[in-house]
Amino acid sequence: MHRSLLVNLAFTRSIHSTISRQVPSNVIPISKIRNIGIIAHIDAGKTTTTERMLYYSGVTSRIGNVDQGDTVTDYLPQERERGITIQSAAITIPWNKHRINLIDTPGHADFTFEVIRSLKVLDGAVTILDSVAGVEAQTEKVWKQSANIPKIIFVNKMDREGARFGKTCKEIISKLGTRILLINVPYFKEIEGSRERQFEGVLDVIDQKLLKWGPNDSIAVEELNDDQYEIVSKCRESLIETLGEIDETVIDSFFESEDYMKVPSDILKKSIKKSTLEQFATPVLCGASFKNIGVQPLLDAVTSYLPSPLESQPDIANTELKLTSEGHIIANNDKLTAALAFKVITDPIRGLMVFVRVYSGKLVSNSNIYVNGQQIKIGKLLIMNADKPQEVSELKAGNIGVIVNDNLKTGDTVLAHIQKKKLKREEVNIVVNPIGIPPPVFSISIEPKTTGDRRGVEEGLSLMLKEDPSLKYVNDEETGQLILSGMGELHLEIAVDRLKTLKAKFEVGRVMVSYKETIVDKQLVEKSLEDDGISIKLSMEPIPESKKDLPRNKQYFDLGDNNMMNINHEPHWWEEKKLMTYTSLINGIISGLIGSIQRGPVIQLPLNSTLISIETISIPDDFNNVSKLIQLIRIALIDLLKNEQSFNVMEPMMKVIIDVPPEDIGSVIQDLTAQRNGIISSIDDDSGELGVEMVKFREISESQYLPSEPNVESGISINKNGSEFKGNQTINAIVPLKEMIGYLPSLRKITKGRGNFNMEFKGMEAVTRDRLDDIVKELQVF
Ligand SMILES: Nc1nc2c(ncn2[C@@H]2O[C@H](COP(=O)(O)OP(=O)(O)OP(=O)(O)O)[C@@H](O)[C@H]2O)c(=O)[nH]1
Repeated sequence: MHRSLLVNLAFTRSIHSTISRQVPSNVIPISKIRNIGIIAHIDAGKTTTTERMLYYSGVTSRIGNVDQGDTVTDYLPQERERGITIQSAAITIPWNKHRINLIDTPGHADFTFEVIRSLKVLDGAVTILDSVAGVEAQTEKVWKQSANIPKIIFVNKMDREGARFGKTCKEIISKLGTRILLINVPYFKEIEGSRERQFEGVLDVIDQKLLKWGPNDSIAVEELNDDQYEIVSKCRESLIETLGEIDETVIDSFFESEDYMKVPSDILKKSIKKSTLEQFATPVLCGASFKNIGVQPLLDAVTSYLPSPLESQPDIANTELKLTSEGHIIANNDKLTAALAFKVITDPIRGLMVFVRVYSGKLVSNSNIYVNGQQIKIGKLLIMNADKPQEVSELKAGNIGVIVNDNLKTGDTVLAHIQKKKLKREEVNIVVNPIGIPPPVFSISIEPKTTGDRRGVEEGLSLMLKEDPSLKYVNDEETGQLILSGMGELHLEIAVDRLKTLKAKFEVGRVMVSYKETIVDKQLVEKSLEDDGISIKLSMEPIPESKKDLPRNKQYFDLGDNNMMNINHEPHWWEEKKLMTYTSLINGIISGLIGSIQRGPVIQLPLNSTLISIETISIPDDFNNVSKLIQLIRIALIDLLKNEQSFNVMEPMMKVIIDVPPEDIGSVIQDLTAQRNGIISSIDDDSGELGVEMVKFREISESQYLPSEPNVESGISINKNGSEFKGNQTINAIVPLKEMIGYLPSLRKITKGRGNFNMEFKGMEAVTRDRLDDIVKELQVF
């Protein structure tokens, strides 16, 4: 007999949201805040899941749809047109008396920087997988990047043909290298007269119930039948055995009855949280967001198993902040408010909206803050509900919110005194979680239509750089061109669209790979200005592959593009001369050098991966003309750059991962090797078998119970018509970036729309003579 309890979710939704709205946002205790991200491969269903979360929490009154372009989180017009996420939206979801600050991050590799930036401020994450594709390349990458934060996994799209929960779980263990904790497992309804079974709900392993989703937001909570009891019992056995490895409470509780089904849910929940926070194992849930199945248990899992800011250990290396034994983040100096600006977006009405994570103290509206050593006054503070802001008077430690101010940019550390006093000189220089920016590898020329348009274009570009520091632009004085560089074709395409919306009028050149020049062997030059009695000795050499191999006892200054500078003189040598501070001297030299390394001797491209050393500076005792000295350094460098034979051209190489149906694998490889100068590193069969490198997890996977899969016979997925459903195979290759321009349409053509690829920057590589000739020809047309 089934006891069926119909719960109307519209009702549940309104309870959750009423509770949360009655509590003013800043009154929600920090223990009930969850700063989490959603990360996954492109198209796994992040935006679709987020939309359901917003709906079920009562934030929205209807469900937005990616395919119809009316979602809340993808609110840029470009996102809605393309059905993809570009900017990480920060939204606040009330759930179960908690506040979930959620960052929806883009899955496309061109926007990796957005992901890295968001990860810095998160305490936990939900990883969404497509149950047909399993663990995809971008997920593996982001999983590694987010190694320091606890995560839960949602196996989405369980309604699709070829969905494989068990196989996906195996891949979680083998590819992501984690133990799994099954929180719920899929339930399939039989269809009369068909071998196929339809996904309808989940078996709740913790509370031992069957949850079935029906029409009109209804959910039926049923008791388990004998078969389901058997499945849940096995899942509990595996869960309790895994948890028992690090938690004796669970084992003790089991021995009281020696029955896996009798271990109380609250003991299990506590233990799952402990295991998750220690990253000993990862809770796994399943559902089909598009069909509105499984999202509420996911929200419950976020509040139950992911950490509050008090329980998290965010990446605070290289900062003046520290963790207390209870896990609180505080400034070494307890009077300090410290926050990180992790994202800047432009709002047509409010101006620049700067998203910050507050680490210690609190930010107060209409008060003074310090940014890059400067004191600035801020106005309003906001928290976000998708693109709808709510004004608050203060933002306490642990929170994510918005400062409305034009003077901040992404990556800035925001500091203040808790009692609004002035900060001391040494406190002003504290830096929180600096974000490393990867090198942009694609460029386009931007040509303003008239001289009058140039200013508008330049202003637009500067604004965009504040929002997105992974874009870069160079003003080429000789050609008068503005060169905009970014992480990929899509990144630049979106940037150009954005520039157009800023009312700038311009023409765009075609997409170009960012080639660079570098020095091959060390060169030395000596120069002097006899009338002034000053002389200098300067050298340039290739930078070691790892910056860790640079001689230790020197101080290095960054010139951008993997170029560095050092000066052999100690600060006190200069300070004694009392002409200007050592920092100003260094800044003067750096800006002179940066200007001079934008054109190499081979084909006038910017230099990359060089180390410039100012070996000696000799000046008379009565010397007082610092600008002459900086000018001399520049002259010396320009002289050194005349030596063309010592330089070569470099091109960006990419690690490419391509998912293709097995029948197209030959043609894709042929195209990569014969047409695109690619080198194949490996071909992985996507069968879900464990990889050799993951042997250490084999034991875990074998003891892990995985429910049997419907629509699968003898380990093979079966289509509706009973024939074999074949998954994709993965090709790993190294390919010059140039050959990857416009690759997607070509891949889609070869694979009849079923192939997909992902690539990431591997490094710059020196080119051969033949390749150099091609590049020269290519640049002539540009
Ligand atoms: N069948 C099925 N389709 C789904 C499900 N969830 C999402 N989709 C579809 O999958 C496609 C991608 O969904 P999105 O939510 O845009 O995926 P995303 O991960 O946000 O993608 P990016 O923003 O581009 O990274 C859309 O066509 C969705 O309708 C699901 O549970 N079942």
